[in-house]
Amino acid sequence: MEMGWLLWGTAVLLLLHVLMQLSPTVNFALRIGFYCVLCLLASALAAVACLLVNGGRTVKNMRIIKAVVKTFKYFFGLRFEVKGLENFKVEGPAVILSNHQSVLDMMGLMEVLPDNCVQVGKKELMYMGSVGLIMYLGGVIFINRKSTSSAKMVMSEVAKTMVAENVKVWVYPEGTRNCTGDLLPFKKGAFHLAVQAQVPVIPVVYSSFTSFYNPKTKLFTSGKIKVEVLPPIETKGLTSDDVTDLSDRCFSTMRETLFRLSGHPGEAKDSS
Ligand SMILES: CCCCCC/C=C\CCCCCCCCCC(=O)SCCNC(=O)CCNC(=O)[C@H](O)C(C)(C)COP(=O)(O)OP(=O)(O)OC[C@H]1O[C@@H](n2cnc3c(N)ncnc32)[C@H](O)[C@@H]1OP(=O)(O)O
Ligand SMILES: CCCCCCCC/C=C\CCCCCCCC(=O)OC[C@@H](O)COP(=O)(O)O
Repeated sequence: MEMGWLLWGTAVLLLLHVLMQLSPTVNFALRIGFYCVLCLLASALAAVACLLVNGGRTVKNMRIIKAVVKTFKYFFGLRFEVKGLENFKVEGPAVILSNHQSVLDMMGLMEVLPDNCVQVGKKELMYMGSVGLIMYLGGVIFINRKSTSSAKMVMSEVAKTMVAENVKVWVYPEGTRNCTGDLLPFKKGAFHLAVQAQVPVIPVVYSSFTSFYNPKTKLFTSGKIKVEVLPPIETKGLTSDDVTDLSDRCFSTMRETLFRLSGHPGEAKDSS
């Protein structure tokens, strides 16, 4: 009986392997499917650990989540080359900004995440079963992107609590995923947050995924991601009138860095 199951299991695995070699669509769907299953299962296990160790919703749970997610890269043959981690060592709270290319970004996020740091996410993520639960337990700040006024209200509350509780906040200023090798125009929320809290902004740039991941062409292979944490930009003394300048400055610095790390979209890339 057991022998039968073993044979069937081996046959199914072999079939999947052949299909993955023959069809990029199958390869892509299976790898992304595996990523989702991994996230759902790991979140369920990590949620139990978080509840046992820390008892409920707290940024301390991010340490547990980080330890778990940092192992995911080995399943997908991804390597990270990180520079500038010393730039996270600012005293007190800060707003961290980074480019957002894919759901795979959770691996890059956890690769460099400093202590006491929560992320801003769209509220729909809360309903992704165990993944939503682990985000809630980690202290993720959920916003309603469809209602500017409610998102602004949540962010101005965060401006107060991040200073009082000495927490860093990670925001994806493009406001949505974008895997084109370029940046989308930045939304203003992260910069209002930094100015209201009078805390520095720390930009983080991930090289383009396009050489190994492209949902349009169903490409998903192994690859290397370069990450650079840039020097903090102070906001002390700035007011809401300076938000546009601050946003423009961060946008150009991050775009220059993105192109330096992975070339302009469409150009042949440096494979070093
Ligand atoms: C263990 C295994 C686990 C495995 C899986 C789990 C892995 C890890 C778990 C933890 C990790 C979780 C990570 C979650 C990541 C989630 C990623 C996302 O969801 S990205 C999407 C959500 N995030 C964002 O959208 C942030 C960026 N967006 C903004 O900041 C926006 O500005 C806004 C959402 C606040 C508002 O957007 P919008 O309505 O489009 O309005 P704007 O055009 O930006 O602004 C309109 C005007 O309002 C002014 N403004 C904006 N904010 C403010 C403010 N706070 N105060 C005052 N005024 C504000 C702005 O300046 C505009 O006015 P203008 O006159 O035009 O300047
Ligand atoms: C009981 C419900 C079951 C639901 C099953 C859900 C299956 C999916 C499970 C795991 C997927 C892993 C997701 C990791 C978190 C990714 C966060 C993320 O990258 O969100 C995207 C968001 O930033 C921007 O969204 P849009 O680009 O605007 O869209």
